[in-house]
Amino acid sequence: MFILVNLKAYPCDPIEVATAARDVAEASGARIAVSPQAADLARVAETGVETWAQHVSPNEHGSHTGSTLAEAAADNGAEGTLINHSEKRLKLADIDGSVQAGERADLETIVCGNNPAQIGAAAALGPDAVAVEPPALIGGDVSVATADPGIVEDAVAAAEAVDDDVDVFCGAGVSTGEDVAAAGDLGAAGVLLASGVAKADDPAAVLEDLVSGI
Ligand SMILES: O=C(CO)COP(=O)(O)O
Repeated sequence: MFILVNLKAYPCDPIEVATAARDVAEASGARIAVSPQAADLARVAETGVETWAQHVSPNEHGSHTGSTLAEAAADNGAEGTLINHSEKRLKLADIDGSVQAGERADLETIVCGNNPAQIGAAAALGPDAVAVEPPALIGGDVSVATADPGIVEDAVAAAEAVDDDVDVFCGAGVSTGEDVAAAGDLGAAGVLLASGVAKADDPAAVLEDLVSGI
């Protein structure tokens, strides 16, 4: 199980979380990545933790003020990128363009969707993985795997029907090792989470608990 911690725009210290994630990953052998604000990619990557962008733009080099170029994310240490997070929704053509931009820059790609139908559509665009995150459960304290196990199973089936090379992740409300284990039991290859770590008083303790569920 891959554990991807999305720091969103939470007011946490990205270096404290990155350092804790690196240490817990090294001690446990678990795969843990941290996805900070674009402006923090380089200093998070310098800690040695696997670092992901929260978004990349669909465009290439050129006159695109305000874009997050996939190449720039990669040059600053990103190894992968989220695309179409529920809080950063894109048009279909732009999701496709961002997947291609990620591939061009050698970034691993995870396309997010709200429900199994979107997950099937996302899988058809050929990312490395897709992630189902029901918006109503994001930021809550009940894990998607407990609140709506069927949505995870249906997302796994939807992706598999399109392309069984595309891994399926789930997220929303994940904060414990039990949540990680439940997600794995439903067929997820990993979890996306944010508030459980970014808002924690002791992010290292939460990360240690999370890997206990792998
Ligand atoms: O959106 C999420 C991860 O990308 C999930 O957020 P929470 O873990 O805060 O529910």
